[in-house]
Amino acid sequence: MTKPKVLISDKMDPNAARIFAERGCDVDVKPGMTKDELIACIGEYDGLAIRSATKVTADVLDAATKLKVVGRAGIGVDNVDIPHASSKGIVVMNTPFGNSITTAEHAIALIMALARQIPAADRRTQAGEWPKNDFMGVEVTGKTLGLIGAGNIGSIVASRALGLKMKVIAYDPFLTPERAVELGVEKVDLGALVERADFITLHTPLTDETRNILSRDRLEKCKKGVRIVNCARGGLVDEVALKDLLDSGHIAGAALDVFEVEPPAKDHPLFGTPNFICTPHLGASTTEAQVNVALQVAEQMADFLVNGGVTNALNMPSLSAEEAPKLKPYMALAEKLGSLVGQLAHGDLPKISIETEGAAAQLNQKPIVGAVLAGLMRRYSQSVNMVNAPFLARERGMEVREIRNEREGIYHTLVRVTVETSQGSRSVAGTLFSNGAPRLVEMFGISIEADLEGDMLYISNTDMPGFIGSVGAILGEANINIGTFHLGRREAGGEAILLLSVDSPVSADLIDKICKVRNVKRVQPLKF
Ligand SMILES: NC(=O)c1ccc[n+]([C@@H]2O[C@H](COP(=O)([O-])OP(=O)(O)OC[C@H]3O[C@@H](n4cnc5c(N)ncnc54)[C@H](O)[C@@H]3O)[C@@H](O)[C@H]2O)c1
Ligand SMILES: O=C(O)CC[C@@H](O)C(=O)O
Repeated sequence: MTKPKVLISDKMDPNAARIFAERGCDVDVKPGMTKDELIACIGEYDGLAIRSATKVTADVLDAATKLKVVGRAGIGVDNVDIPHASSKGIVVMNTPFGNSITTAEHAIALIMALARQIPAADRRTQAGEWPKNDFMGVEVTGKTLGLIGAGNIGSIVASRALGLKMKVIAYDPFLTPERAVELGVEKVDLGALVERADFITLHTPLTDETRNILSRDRLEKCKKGVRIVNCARGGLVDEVALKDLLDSGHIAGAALDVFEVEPPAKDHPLFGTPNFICTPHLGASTTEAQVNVALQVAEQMADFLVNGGVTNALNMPSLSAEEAPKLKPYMALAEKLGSLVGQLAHGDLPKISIETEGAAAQLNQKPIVGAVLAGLMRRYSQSVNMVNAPFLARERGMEVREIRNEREGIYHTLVRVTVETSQGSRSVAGTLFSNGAPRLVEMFGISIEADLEGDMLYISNTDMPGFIGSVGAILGEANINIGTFHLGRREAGGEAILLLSVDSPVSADLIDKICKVRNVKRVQPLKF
């Protein structure tokens, strides 16, 4: 088997390359490539490991014909076009915890640096001055810290700030009252936060809701003498308003680790402003954090490329190492059932329901649902997989329902897929043998057992003597060997189904011929 090939395109701790190699991947390390260089070579790779410098834009992804996974050694994925990656079936992963402590410590360091104006005092002292009277600082003890965003990093900042005897108030619409109590912070709205905080620190992602969250208007409403720290993302704070309000003295100090445009222009308006401190996006830059994120991203990506395990993916459900072996046979079954209804159903499919029963209902449903959709969506495009299938289903306005029934029916475990078609609802179901082999057990309410494998022929007819012989004779005359033969019927003389596996594809002429056999309603070649 050929090894998956991974490109590390940013400066990354060497542990990443070591882990990739140890886990069975070929790895190239090429930091600092231009976009054109990246586009020229990305077609060779199955995996791309990045930090923040590589911009994984739509044109890079379009050139990435083999790419299966982009792994971000870090948290923010704003340098990856995730919707485009999803539409191309490429998994995007990050390492959500590896650099949280380090970044929280950087925020605390900047709070302390602002409180005591350490960078300016250092600069002037080293320049030969002794400006003892110019640097009157403030204590942080007893001061109010306003936290905007109380997720992984925000909550670590809160615990450190409480240790420094600050009072912490937090604005985060997703922070529950219970979690606020657990963190020892007071949950407030944004208006109250800006009015009360002596220091404000931002720890949200950059989204449509958070962009410019500290706008000019909000900055003007801040308590006079506030000090502001942003170690999250550029674009959260209005940089021009920040400059004006630092100049006017309304804001006493500001520290930015991140900028709206990185690197910022040499003549950025904030540069040279008294009481302004900045660092070049160093939030995650400690030895510990870089080892953590490098190890983690390489482990996650190699696990995905080599074993199919999915951890910390942003565009598909996770699949832990323990779950993966249990879920894999279900995903194979689910994909076959999805593919079967997808090949047989006519017209648009506005609704699909995926029902699990018995053992299947006790598992993580997301990968099962994703696999059904991947099988089904292949009727529209061969390049569908579990990543882009839910996205394509949404795009087509398909309503997806999940139903779990933990009680066993006649099968120990069952997956049923039902689609609404223009001719009413159509349903197929399958189970797993104890060795994990998938087996179709029901089609359109008729019991029928079959392996869905290779080239097959579906024939629906009215049950009558001699029918099987007629079909067998047509295939035999055309030298098409029948591998397996499965029959099911609603009742004697009623609606019947024949599923055949054939050793070679059946031509359109032959299908026409079978269609003409008496009482045949439909003949459809299938491929699995
Ligand atoms: N400077 C750096 O080098 C560096 C390093 C690591 C992370 N980061 C950035 O730090 C940020 C936070 O990372 P994290 O790991 O804590 O993320 P997280 O997802 O754990 O936390 C983000 C928090 O923001 C909250 N939030 C979302 N929308 C909000 C809104 N409109 N108003 C207020 N809160 C909102 C969420 O509820 C969540 O609790 C991210 O942008 C990440 O990219 C920067
Ligand atoms: O890789 C870095 O140095 C920055 C990482 C940081 O911005 C993140 O979001 O994790």
